[in-house]
Amino acid sequence: MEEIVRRRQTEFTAERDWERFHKPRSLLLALVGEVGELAELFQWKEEVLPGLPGWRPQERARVADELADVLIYLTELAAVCHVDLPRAVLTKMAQNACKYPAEKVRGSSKKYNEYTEEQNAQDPKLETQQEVPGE
Ligand SMILES: Nc1ccn([C@H]2C[C@H](O)[C@@H](COP(=O)(O)OP(=O)(O)OP(=O)(O)O)O2)c(=O)n1
Repeated sequence: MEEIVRRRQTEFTAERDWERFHKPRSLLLALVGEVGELAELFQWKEEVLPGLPGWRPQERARVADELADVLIYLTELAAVCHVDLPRAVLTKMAQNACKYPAEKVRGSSKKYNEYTEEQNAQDPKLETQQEVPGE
């Protein structure tokens, strides 16, 4: 999927002689702009449930459209930054799994450092031990 998007977008950019515009900073701003357009579709609504129940087909199509724009710019931004995006994503997901062990965090939405703080409060010795390597 990433490869198809990256290739097609590279062609799209080259055919228009747009490489000079598609530099990292501009692509980042374009990406943020599209995230903003996506956010605009959700703003001022009450909590939105999965599947977007009650949304009109036109609104759903806009969501798909904006998500596509976000993915296109994200993919091209990674490419011009020479980041292997699929590899970076898999590495990050492995790190996430270590940081949030399922047996420890199941059913809770706390951030990982809140668990550490809680652990330190229960056992102050842990805090002292963790401060030593930074000396
Ligand atoms: N210089 C550009 C302009 C457009 N696109 C591509 C990537 C996006 O998928 C889409 C963005 O097009 P627009 O800037 O026209 O933005 P929208 O499609 O969101 O249109 P609008 O702003 O009217 O909602 O087109 C691109 O790669 N480089």
